[in-house]
Amino acid sequence: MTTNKPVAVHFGAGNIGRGFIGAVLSQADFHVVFADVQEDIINALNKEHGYDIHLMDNESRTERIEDVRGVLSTNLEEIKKVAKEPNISIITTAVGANVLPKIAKPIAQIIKTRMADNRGPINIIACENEQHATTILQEAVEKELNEEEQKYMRDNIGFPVCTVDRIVPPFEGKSVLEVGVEPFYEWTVDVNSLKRTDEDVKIKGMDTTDNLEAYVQRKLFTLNCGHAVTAYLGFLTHKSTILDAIKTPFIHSTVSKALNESGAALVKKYSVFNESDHSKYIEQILRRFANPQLHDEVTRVGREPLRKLKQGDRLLGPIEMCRELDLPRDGLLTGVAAALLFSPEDGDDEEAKELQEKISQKGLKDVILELTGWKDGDEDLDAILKQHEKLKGTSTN
Ligand SMILES: NC(=O)C1=CN([C@@H]2O[C@H](COP(=O)(O)OP(=O)(O)OC[C@H]3O[C@@H](n4cnc5c(N)ncnc54)[C@H](O)[C@@H]3O)[C@@H](O)[C@H]2O)C=CC1
Ligand SMILES: O=P(O)(O)OC[C@H]1O[C@](O)(CO)[C@@H](O)[C@@H]1O
Repeated sequence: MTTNKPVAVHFGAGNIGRGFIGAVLSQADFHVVFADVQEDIINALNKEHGYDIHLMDNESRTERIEDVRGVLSTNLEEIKKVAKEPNISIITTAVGANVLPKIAKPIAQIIKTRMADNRGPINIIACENEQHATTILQEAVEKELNEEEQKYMRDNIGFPVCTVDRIVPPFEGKSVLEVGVEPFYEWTVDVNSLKRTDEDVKIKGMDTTDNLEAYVQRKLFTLNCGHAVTAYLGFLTHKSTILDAIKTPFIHSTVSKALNESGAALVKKYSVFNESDHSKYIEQILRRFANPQLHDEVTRVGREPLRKLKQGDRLLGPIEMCRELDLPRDGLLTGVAAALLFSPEDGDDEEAKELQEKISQKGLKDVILELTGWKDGDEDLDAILKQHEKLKGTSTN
């Protein structure tokens, strides 16, 4: 099936895929091909060719996304057929940062086919909560190509890093494709590494910046940081949703404190931000967490704590920045202490299990030293240990 419209191939037809990136591209008049591993989703996309998005705020509204189809990302023959579409100009992903290496093969297949067909430039953008997600994907794809293909890739494929912000929790609708989203969204892409394409359209809903690192860190160290601290403190105090957690005064004040600490560091580090605008940005985020229409489980937002406790990610990233700039960080350190106590009972979260196993085998202090790279005796290590002890008491109350 070919179309005269520009074509976007989007890997991951999950919450962000259908509720944000695929939807923005469709509304910007792209024909969107979703590639996923879930057959029921792919079959539904190929049957319905559209789906409803519910905007979750005080007055509920519905938008219809049209002109979409699906393909199994594991079926390389079908991927090859998609790659032959003449009007592809963008490939995006929202599969989860840990899954990126798994989609390197089908993406490499698209690049090989385009090279064989002598096609021009396109852009590939990984839309994940990870600072350098597109670069991780680029390196994984490169490994699937020979030297000649790698040269074609360097000349013709742009790999811009981006940041994506929209809260899209799982949603129970009439069809498996329906999705419930908050009205807010922000998608910002590094203009310096975008390639000019044949379909050189400005995509409505996709902003560009030449200061991407600042925006990636602003989002990860504010929205994701605050969300994670809310989730971990909510978990410890037996709250099931982010809404219930953020309504709790001690959680609201701790999250607010952590965000003001990361904010002070961001404003000091990047001249594009200023104190007054950043305060408004924090207030807006706290209001988004308190959206009464969103049913967002603390276990979803806290999922995969080891990824969230990586250096440079939403908790240790702002702490490192505060350390470098000699700024207070007590709220952020409390967030880390709470993350180290995250152990959902259903046992579905492999990383949460691994974290707790590590702590019981190696001891809490050594796990913190391993995660942070700090030396024994570090003042922040002591602060985390103290907070951990205190919070452990909270969780048993
Ligand atoms: N849900 C949210 O509010 C937000 C999520 N994000 C990020 O977006 C990414 C996706 O998150 P969600 O949409 O929430 O997750 P999700 O679990 O709803 O969607 C992920 C999708 O990827 C698919 N997938 C898994 N392996 C695949 C493969 N090999 N090939 C193709 N598709 C594959 C899954 O079947 C699923 O449909 C994550 O990196 C997340 O951190 C970013 C901003 C907001
Ligand atoms: O998707 P992750 O990285 O596991 O973290 C959950 C976070 O991502 C979001 O889904 C969207 O930014 C937030 O709801 C939350 O901060």
